[in-house]
Amino acid sequence: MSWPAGYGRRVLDEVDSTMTEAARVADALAGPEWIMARRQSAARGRRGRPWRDPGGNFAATLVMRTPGGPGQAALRSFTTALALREAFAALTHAPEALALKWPNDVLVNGGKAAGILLETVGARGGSLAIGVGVNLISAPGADAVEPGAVPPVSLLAETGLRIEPEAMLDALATAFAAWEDRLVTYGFAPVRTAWLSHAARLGEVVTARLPQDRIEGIFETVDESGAIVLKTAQGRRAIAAADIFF
Ligand SMILES: O=C(O)CCCC[C@@H]1SC[C@@H]2NC(=O)N[C@@H]21
Repeated sequence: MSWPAGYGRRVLDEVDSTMTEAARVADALAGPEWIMARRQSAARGRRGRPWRDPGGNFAATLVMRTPGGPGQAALRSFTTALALREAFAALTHAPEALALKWPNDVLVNGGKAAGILLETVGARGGSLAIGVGVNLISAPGADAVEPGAVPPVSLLAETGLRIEPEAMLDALATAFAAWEDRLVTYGFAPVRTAWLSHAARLGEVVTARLPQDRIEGIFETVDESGAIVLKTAQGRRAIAAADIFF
């Protein structure tokens, strides 16, 4: 097992949500810590959606303090997705099956195999909780997601490999630490370049769904702040937060 220096590691048999646990412990931690749970009874996804965690899949949250403001913290969407992609590639030996969907989904053969959730936690929101869920052995049915969303898939179904949660944690934590070092040392530029090199549907028409709006356009790039840039009939639009539909 390889484990990055300076990162703590805790494995729980069961918890409500590793995000909630992260919020409970954030202020008491001396350094970054990964909290993994074998089962969650109240896991949550982005935009308050529930996240199904029947056991056997991967669920963990990294709690850390991040230098810079909220905009800098949000860039961990990209480093986490890149780290997760690397962990998948190392464990499955199938890098060609992997792609990244803005802002932070990792696709396997075009299906959603993992989700990433960022929340600020701790006193005065001083820490960041990065939650990662991976469908290792099971995924919800296509009826569990909005019409038009990429279908959920599991790594087992897509690759035939049964990966243990502990192996995923080791691979992810190691890859994340390297991307975190790059981000802190060199800034967002190399992260952005690497993320774009694996982006799904770059140069193709996508739809960004916002709470009150839908914007269709060609996915041109991701800008220096991490916003997705679409070339629309009305001109270029940089969108900071949305769900993207292909
Ligand atoms: O909606 C998404 O795509 C994000 C899903 C994030 C799920 C993970 S599982 C570990 C952590 N604990 C939670 O309650 N949610 C995140």
